[in-house]
Amino acid sequence: MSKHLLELNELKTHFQTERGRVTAIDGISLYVDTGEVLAVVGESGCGKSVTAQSILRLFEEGGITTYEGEIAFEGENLLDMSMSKMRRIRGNDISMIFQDPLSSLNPVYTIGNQIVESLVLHQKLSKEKAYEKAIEMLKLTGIPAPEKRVHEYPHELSGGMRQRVMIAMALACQPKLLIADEPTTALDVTIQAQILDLMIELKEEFNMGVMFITHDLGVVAQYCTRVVVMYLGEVVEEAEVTQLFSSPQHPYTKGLMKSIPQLEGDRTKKLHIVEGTVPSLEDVPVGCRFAARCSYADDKCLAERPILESCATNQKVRCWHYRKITEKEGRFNGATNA
Ligand SMILES: Nc1ncnc2c1ncn2[C@@H]1O[C@H](COP(=O)(O)OP(=O)(O)OP(=O)(O)O)[C@@H](O)[C@H]1O
Repeated sequence: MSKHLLELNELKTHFQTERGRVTAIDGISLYVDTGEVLAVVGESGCGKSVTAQSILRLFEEGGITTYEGEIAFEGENLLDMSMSKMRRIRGNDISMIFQDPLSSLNPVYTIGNQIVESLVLHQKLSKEKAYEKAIEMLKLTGIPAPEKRVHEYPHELSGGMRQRVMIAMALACQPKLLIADEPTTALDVTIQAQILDLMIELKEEFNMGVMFITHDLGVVAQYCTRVVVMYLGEVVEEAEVTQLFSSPQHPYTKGLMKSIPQLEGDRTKKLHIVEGTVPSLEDVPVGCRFAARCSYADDKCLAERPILESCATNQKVRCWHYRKITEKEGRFNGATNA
């Protein structure tokens, strides 16, 4: 039995499309422990959201979407669970917050009603008790005058307040795992920091595990414990956050790190960019998926898919030549203006 709160083992998610079957998630293994914040990073389209939604089995199943592998939550494989049991897990044991709260909140119900509905459904509270709890949750997420706000509709709130409501809803049933899919991307920077601080504070209070999907490596450095780097449906590197920033091993991770703006050094030089784009799911390379964008790629990289191997304690990398590359490039010095 898994000792982790959540453990994905070789998870695959296939979609049947008009142009045939594509594999958006191709053998992902990762874990989240209680009390930690796992960051999942990678460029747009690499499969972060599909991973998150697969955990909750949010895709329509039967022919259109098929899963393989294992999603162990507290040791039970969610892929073997009946849909009715899965519905009880969603919102109750595992909650999710999305980027755009407006598309997740129902515009015709007050925010109070929406939190109450989830509490009545999952926690079997009476309506009266659920209202009290809804107000308590809104207060906990820093919403001023919660007794008044509880009667308001989503469009009456600012973006930051709506995201606080989403957090209140997500945490009302005290889940063990929170999946946050770019929860602050749509907010301005000061509000982003408030929401992230709030999430971390509540993680401590409720003793949850958090899976945090983000593009923002600054956020990873500040708020996360471990990190998984994804590229075209697979994990290319996994490490503790401090390791990833001091000693990234995969050429893709190194590229991401170098593209973080630095205040020191010559600021007139151009910022590093990872040249090229992520290949399409209909055209997945047989060998290393990053090879077309990697200056170190050779025939082996084009022909054979690298395995995810351990390169240090708590660090794994999927690259045939990581040792050679790191030796050649020397110690990583953070973002350069290369
Ligand atoms: N229902 C679906 N049917 C077919 N393909 C899909 C479906 N949902 C997602 N995909 C494809 O799966 C791949 C991964 O998408 P995903 O949304 O997980 O990327 P992401 O890393 O979250 O990107 P972003 O940061 O832009 O949200 C993309 O190529 C996307 O087009």
